[in-house]
Amino acid sequence: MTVPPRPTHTGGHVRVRGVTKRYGERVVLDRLDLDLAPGEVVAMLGRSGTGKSTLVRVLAGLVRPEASEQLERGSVAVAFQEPRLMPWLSVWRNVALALEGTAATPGERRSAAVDLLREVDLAARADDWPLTLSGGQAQRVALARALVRQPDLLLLDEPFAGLDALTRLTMHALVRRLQTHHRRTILLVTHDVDEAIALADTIVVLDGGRIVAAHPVRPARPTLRDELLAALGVGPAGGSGTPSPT
Ligand SMILES: Nc1ncnc2c1ncn2[C@@H]1O[C@H](COP(=O)(O)OP(=O)(O)OP(=O)(O)O)[C@@H](O)[C@H]1O
Repeated sequence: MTVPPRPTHTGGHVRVRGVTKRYGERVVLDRLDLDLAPGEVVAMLGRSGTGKSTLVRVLAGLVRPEASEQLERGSVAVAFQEPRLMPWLSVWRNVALALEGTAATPGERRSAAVDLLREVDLAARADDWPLTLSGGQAQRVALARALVRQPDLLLLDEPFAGLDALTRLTMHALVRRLQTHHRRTILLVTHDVDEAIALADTIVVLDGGRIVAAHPVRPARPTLRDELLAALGVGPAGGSGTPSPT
């Protein structure tokens, strides 16, 4: 039986049971179960092609699974690897666009957008065009746009993968800061084990269409990184910490 994602307010609780998604003969998600508690940050690791983006698309309502026993996740916003800003709209209008269809007046939309831009340190760029922004700045606008509607669930699909290492660290600090203020439930897809450890409360590993491991990040354990690398089949021998996509 397939149950479409419920748009009801769940208070940030996410409950996924028995989700199956196939592309042709290929079973990408195989009766997958996943839970996120309100305000929890869950990072999802998994080798390339294991279905992480497919799960994000299912949770976002962009892809319909063949089967699901339960799929409860309230309102959703997504930020992808590419910021996907509208080049013909100013920065603040890009953020305000997420408020289309809400009861907010044009004035309220503008002020909510500028408030969020202030939080990502881009209030001074509110009237600029997206094409004048750096990659990191554009991704900060995408984060502001994702947060402006205060979604129950924020899906981040490798949002920092295209950024240089220093900008990525700045983005991690920003996400932590935003999270102390907004306290959303977040599912973060990443290839970067260190990013997962830096940002998540819980790290899950997707393999064979299912969640095969769930590691709490706290209390901190020196062995966690090696455990994750082993779960990804990379081996605990150190290395870059980031399994190369195959
Ligand atoms: N629209 C589609 N049509 C057919 N096959 C698809 C489609 N989207 C994804 N797939 C297949 O589903 C599998 C999972 O893809 P998905 O993008 O979810 O993996 P991923 O874990 O996010 O990979 P990566 O880490 O490389 O981004 C892959 O084998 C992919 O080829």
